[in-house]
Amino acid sequence: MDLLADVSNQQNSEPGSQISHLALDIGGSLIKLVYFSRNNDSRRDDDQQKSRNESLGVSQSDTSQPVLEGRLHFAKFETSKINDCLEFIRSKKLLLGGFHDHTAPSSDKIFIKATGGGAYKFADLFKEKLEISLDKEDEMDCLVTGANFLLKAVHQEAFTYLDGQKEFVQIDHNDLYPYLLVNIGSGVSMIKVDGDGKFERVSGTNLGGGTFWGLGRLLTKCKNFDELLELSHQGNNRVIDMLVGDIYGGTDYAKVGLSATTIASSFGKAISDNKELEEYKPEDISRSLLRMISNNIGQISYLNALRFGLKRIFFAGFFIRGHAYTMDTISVAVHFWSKGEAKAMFLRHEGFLGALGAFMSYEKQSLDGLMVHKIVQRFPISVSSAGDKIYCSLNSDSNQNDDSIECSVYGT
Ligand SMILES: Nc1ncnc2c1ncn2[C@@H]1O[C@H](COP(=O)(O)OP(=O)(O)OP(=O)(O)O)[C@@H](O)[C@H]1O
Ligand SMILES: CC(C)(CO)[C@@H](O)C(=O)NCCC(=O)O
Repeated sequence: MDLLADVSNQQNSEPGSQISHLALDIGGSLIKLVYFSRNNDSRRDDDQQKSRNESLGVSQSDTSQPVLEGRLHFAKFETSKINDCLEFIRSKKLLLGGFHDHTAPSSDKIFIKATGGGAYKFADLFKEKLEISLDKEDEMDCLVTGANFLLKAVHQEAFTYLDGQKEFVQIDHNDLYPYLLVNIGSGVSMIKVDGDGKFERVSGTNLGGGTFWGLGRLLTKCKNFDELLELSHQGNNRVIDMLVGDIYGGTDYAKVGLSATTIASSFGKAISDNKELEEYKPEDISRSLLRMISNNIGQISYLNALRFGLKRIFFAGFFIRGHAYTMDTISVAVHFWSKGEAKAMFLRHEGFLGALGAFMSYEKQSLDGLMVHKIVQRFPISVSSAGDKIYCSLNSDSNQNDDSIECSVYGT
């Protein structure tokens, strides 16, 4: 199979770059895109690269092959606005990132890698509107591949978040497994990861990001997810939630380890008040809802970690959106239930695991004439210590649409 970019030498809409390896993750709420754009004339010969790497302090064993330079791009769209996504693909000429499958009956067909339920649901739409076929990759496989890639290859990808403090976690590549991956999308998947391609989906819950957004929309009339999230900043959940102290007359129930401020019953105060329904403020509702969903996921995750003796839990999925209160609630839940034994960690490219996994499944094919050996960050801090095939630097916020990171691709 060839990448289309290998055989066509066309330019995309950004001058000076060529698109390759477009991959999609089409979920219940959001469509995520990842693609690589090669800088023109970025291909370096060994001598050029050697002297450049020496100046960067990169180990020679990692850099003895030819190199391409470019950017890994990230973008997302609401699944309900799939036509905007199709238009984005068309206008940016991203189909150059597809490939021809010469083994298929009609070898002029273009394929792009896709994962998530929408790869099945929308296959006909892609064929009809863009004349391309989706080459489907398993969703859990892609999530795990994406997580392992980010954890091993991207500098400062994982971090803890507690009491407003963000701390980056140094990942020891020789001591990464096993871990629990909790992907909070519309629904939640909990996956025990034991190695590259070695995993089991051990649990899940239907109370996920879709529940927060769906219930939030019904209860607050917010027009979009960001508005609902923003609203939660200003809210006070204690107006809506029934606390242990509300039941125990302001005191802790210390005998069983419950402080007066622990939520005894999410939304429980709404039944015991004499307030009119209109008196409940949307910001307080949003905050209670966010707390309820995050707390529940944190608790179920911990119970699954306990089930398998896992100490590390990585939380991903676009529900999190790098949101302080969400991460704090999840961290507190894990800390509380594990009595400090287990640790909640978050990923900076939280929503792109599946799309990155689908992107990585192109690896067996060539990238602009090179058989991909590995991709590294262009201005690496510690390239030689990593043991995987693809490495990248992170220099931006993955929540912005059309965000990108700089990479070098090593070929054989
Ligand atoms: N702009 C947005 N619009 C809608 N939901 C958003 C947005 N940003 C974040 N979210 C949250 O992210 C969730 C979707 O996350 P994600 O993209 O990881 O999952 P998905 O792939 O759509 O879902 P699934 O894997 O269950 O099919 C939504 O349910 C919502 O809670
Ligand atoms: C159905 C999927 C896997 C689709 O991404 C996801 O939404 C999910 O894990 N939902 C939770 C299903 C459950 O285990 O109850």
